[in-house]
Amino acid sequence: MAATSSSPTPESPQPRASFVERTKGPSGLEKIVLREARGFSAEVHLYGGQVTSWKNDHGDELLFVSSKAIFKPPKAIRGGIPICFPQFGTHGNLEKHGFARNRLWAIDDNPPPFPISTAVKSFADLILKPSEEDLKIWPHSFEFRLRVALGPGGDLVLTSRIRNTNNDGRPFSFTFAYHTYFSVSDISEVRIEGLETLDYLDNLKGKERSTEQGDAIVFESEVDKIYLDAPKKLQSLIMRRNEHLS
Ligand SMILES: O=P(O)(O)OC[C@H]1O[C@@H](O)[C@H](O)[C@@H](O)[C@@H]1O
Repeated sequence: MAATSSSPTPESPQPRASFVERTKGPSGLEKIVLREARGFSAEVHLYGGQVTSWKNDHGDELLFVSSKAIFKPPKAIRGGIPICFPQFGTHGNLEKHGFARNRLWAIDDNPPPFPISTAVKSFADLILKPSEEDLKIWPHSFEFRLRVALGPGGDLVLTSRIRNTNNDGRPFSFTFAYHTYFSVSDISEVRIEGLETLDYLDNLKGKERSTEQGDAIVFESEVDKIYLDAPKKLQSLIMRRNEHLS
């Protein structure tokens, strides 16, 4: 874990150990707990490189993890922030959402220099490299470095750095997502602004393409849509307890 073993540099200050704890979660899977002085916390499992908890300073859980989630390889953990890589959804020949979410990531003890605010003391660096078996199903060598950082104000920042390590320099393409499950106290109060004029593929209608017609997106029944050319930032994502996510 960078947090306990790397040398401090101007780009990468040495966090105090109390901000970062390595422990075990359900079924004995290893996880890293990040804490901040004001009471914010987050947890990231090595399995999947998956954030499975993010709590505010009142101890409220901001992410949803299903009570039926299976914390046992080779099943992906249903909830938190699964990482879809090297394929998002079924947009390719690999298993749905790729294989990164059901691989055991390692702690990256020596991540390359990273621009980071000196105020951020609580972070973990993970790395995923393909196994021989992975290379048979996706013949591209890579290093996927993930930093999960919890800021002093409770903000959670995930940074992914993906490097092509193919010996011959052959390029590859991939699709990727942080497939975040937010915890919502009342779905009827959720409102998303910034997608209302976009085209989308409707997974409930065999990926039929349509254009969003309404105002803000609200949820009255099951919704499973992939928005095309979505903006990098939504205008707002309004939830009851989680309003600070807007
Ligand atoms: O069920 P999975 O494999 O964890 O995927 C979660 C969801 O991923 C979304 O991308 C799909 O559109 C949904 O249909 C799916 O339910």
